[in-house]
Amino acid sequence: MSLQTDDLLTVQDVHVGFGEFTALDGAHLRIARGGITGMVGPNGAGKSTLFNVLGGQQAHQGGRVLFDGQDITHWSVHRRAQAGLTRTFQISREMGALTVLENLLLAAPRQPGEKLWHALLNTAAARQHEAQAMAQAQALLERVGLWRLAHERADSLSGGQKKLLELCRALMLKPRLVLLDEPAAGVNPVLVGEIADFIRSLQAEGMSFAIVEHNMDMIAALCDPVYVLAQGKVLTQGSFAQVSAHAQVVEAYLGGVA
Ligand SMILES: Nc1ncnc2c1ncn2[C@@H]1O[C@H](COP(=O)(O)OP(=O)(O)OP(=O)(O)O)[C@@H](O)[C@H]1O
Repeated sequence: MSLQTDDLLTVQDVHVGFGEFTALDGAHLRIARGGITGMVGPNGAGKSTLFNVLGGQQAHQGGRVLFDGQDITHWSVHRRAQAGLTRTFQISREMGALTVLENLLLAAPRQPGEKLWHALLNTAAARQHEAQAMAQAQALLERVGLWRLAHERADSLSGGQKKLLELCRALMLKPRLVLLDEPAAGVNPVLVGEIADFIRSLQAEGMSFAIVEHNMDMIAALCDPVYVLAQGKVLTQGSFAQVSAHAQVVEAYLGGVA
């Protein structure tokens, strides 16, 4: 697979096995700069494993991952995030007990060279960093309509509000590419529309996305191209209309019933 100039991220021949079981079996794909790339496929196809590989949470046995032309295969999660590649995570039980605002402040990047003693001594630099993080968090929460809930516990939010908070946590790192893991799962249709609008407005500002999602309305509305994974491989890719017309996609989703 050749590297194209508008590729922000490429996955080349990635393999992941868990014991005897092969979760990714030579996956290849490209994520375009400035685009919203969709990833769909039946349960167990390897989508989450692929996201874990891209985010640096999952080691792989073969292949490589390039981000903006650099081989990041062996980079840590932290180094990837610093380079502008990050992903959303479900709000954990521990984070759910914190407020909405605290969730964002904890996601703020550490200052280069920041040392614990700086923070302990409450230096001017630490105070300035804190003020910047606070301003950024407030701006993000205002933008998604959650500022009025800033001091509520994160686990009191609705499913859709939690998804917006997860996305805002990722945005605190000012990423170039965000991997969105099922942004529509457990979200009512009105909020699905709001989340899609927010993603589109971030794209218009130059951000790139990859989305794993079972909600085909969201994939159809946002994503081009769409990759279809099945049994750890890319089955096909193209526009939503193209992949939906692919006979094996129908087979992969409906188990040959159609
Ligand atoms: N840590 C692990 N140990 C063993 N097997 C695993 C592990 N993680 C994933 N798997 C297996 O790898 C396969 C791919 O899982 P993965 O979660 O990537 O699929 P998915 O496409 O994201 O599915 P879903 O849509 O249900 O989330 C599954 O069969 C899963 O059981």
